[in-house]
Amino acid sequence: MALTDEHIRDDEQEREHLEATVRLLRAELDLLNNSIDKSARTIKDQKEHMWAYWRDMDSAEKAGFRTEINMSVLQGEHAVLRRQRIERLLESPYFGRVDFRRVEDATTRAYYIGVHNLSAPDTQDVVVHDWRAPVSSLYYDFESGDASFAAPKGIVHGEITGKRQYKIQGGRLEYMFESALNIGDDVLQRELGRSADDKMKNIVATIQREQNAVIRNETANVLILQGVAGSGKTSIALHRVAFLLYRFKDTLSSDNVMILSPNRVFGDYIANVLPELGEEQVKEIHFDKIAERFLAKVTAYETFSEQVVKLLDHADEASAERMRYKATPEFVARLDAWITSRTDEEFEAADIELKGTRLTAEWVADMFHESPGLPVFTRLDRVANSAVHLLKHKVVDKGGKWAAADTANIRKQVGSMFPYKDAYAVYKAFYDDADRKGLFKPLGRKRIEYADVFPLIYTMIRTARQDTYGHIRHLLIDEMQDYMPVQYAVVRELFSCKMTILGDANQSVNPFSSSSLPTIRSMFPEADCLELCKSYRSTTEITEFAQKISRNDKLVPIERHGPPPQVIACADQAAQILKLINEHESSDHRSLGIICKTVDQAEKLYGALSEDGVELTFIDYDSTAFAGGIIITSAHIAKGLEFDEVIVPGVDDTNYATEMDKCMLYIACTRAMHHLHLTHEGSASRFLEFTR
Ligand SMILES: Nc1ncnc2c1ncn2[C@@H]1O[C@H](COP(=O)(O)OP(=O)(O)OP(=O)(O)O)[C@@H](O)[C@H]1O
Repeated sequence: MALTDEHIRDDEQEREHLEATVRLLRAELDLLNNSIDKSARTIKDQKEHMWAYWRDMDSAEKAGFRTEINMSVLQGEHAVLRRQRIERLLESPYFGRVDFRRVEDATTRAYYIGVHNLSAPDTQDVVVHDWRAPVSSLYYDFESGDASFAAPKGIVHGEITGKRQYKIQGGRLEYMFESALNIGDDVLQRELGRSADDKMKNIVATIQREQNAVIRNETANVLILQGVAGSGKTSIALHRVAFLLYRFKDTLSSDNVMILSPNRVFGDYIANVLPELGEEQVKEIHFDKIAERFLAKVTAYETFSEQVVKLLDHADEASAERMRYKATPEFVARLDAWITSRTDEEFEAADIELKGTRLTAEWVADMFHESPGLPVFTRLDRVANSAVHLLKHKVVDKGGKWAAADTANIRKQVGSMFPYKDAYAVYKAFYDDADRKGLFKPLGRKRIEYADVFPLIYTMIRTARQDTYGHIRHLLIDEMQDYMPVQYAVVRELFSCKMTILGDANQSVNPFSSSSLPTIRSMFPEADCLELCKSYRSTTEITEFAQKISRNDKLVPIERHGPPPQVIACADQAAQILKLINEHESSDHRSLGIICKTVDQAEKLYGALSEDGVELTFIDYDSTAFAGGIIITSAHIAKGLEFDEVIVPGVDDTNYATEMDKCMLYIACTRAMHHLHLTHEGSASRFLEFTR
């Protein structure tokens, strides 16, 4: 397109604006550097002074000095944080601009939008608006024409007269687009076409309208986000955390937010997003950690990954039946009712006697019934504590002695009023009922199946008071489909805070115990439910291929084209994979994921490829970090991750035959952004019939 004078003038103005903004940022950076140097000097001087006069100071003076030093440290830290933000802005001061004419006063202003706020030091005018500021929602929510945003003082109405997107790197304008339409199109296409990093990247410049609605939802106490593979669920949830930290900065800090994520590798993969958005990383927890906290001293247990491995090996019908039974909301209700009824029906108050003193059964019953809201073992503890207290006084008053054994004796007497000694016994007895016979089957001596881990933890919580995560005010739960209703019941007991729960019903790794969207909703009846249907990660060709393996009618693929996935029949699979690796290495792509069905298969292939001199990283369940380059792992572990190019080896019919195998195949294929290859030696899997 030929450039008109207006285009050239416009271009020049934009460059001047960028230069002016960069000058402002440099000046701010100088000020901050000076201020940080000054803080460091002040702290050093203060410390030297304090030590020089330490002996002469009284305690009030010492405390005063300490407070002063702490203040200086805080000021310094604040300036360091601000410097990080300015450095980030210097790299790319803004990515968007909206020209907005307010109805109120008919003035038109250009609002530049970036990752942080920047104000002019002399006028305090905002030069760059934080993407989370109210006015910035104009950029994400509207095309040109009538528009409005919710300012603190009320809704501001007006008209968008122009909208631009910029790609600025190293402080230099790389390209700029006029975008009357929603942020789609050119910049989004370029962003999606980029190579995958070893860390998830922020998508602040190209957040789509339906994604913005999820990020900026302030009202939901529980927000359930169902999103198809590659729809940006995880990215959006992290941007939502950044938004909430900004919006509620007076009451919410990164210490109050926690992510319940599937594994450590995934945690490492997403670790950069919040810092890139100028927020501190938030704490992470896994269900395995919760299990360890509760069960370490109670029983050995199978982990989730061990269960997946076992099922992939072969799913025996009896254990599948046990899993299915424990994977429904009705099971939680039954267990719950049973725990309550045990307390009501089986507690029998009796006299407590020791060294000629006595407390009557009536006293015991009154004491026990005084706190009906508490769990049974906590109530028994209270009875025992009060009994010890009273009887000890009586004995001592009569001139007798009280020993630790006497306390233990009383605890034993109180304990015997309830037929179960602990939560494990309560849980085990649940299966004595004729309807449930055979549904509890420990794996050898005191090692329970994974399907019993959270029911047992739930029983522990419902029968004895436990420490909760009271300081957490927002919990993010990823991969919601992999958790059973009883796990949600545990989460509800441990976290009484707002939640964002996200996942994809199509990507379950254990079909016997995964939760559908209606099931999760039934556990959180108060939740707002939002859905993301557009899939951004993969080319249209890859998405359509994956759709043929496991269809989701709601999925809308993004229009971005690349080579069609290849299903390669080969005589020597290892040689074929080596060939694909060589081609990858001479391409522009940076990351390659070799995704096998199981960890065992991945480990074997890793051994073979390493012997052939390929440099690659094997990731198993114990891995904690995600690396760039060539990765080899299993579909279960690769969940949530993405690669420029993916190879799925062993797509033979013998290897991918069950419903569970189909889930794994779907997950593996949807990890690919640009290229996908599948290899097999025997006849291809039944799930790939459509390719024949
Ligand atoms: N608005 C957007 N702009 C640019 N990239 C986007 C956008 N939305 C999503 N993406 C990209 O799509 C890919 C998938 O995002 P993400 O991993 O958050 O999706 P997901 O729904 O959690 O995926 P899955 O469930 O398949 O693991 C990422 O590369 C992300 O950067």
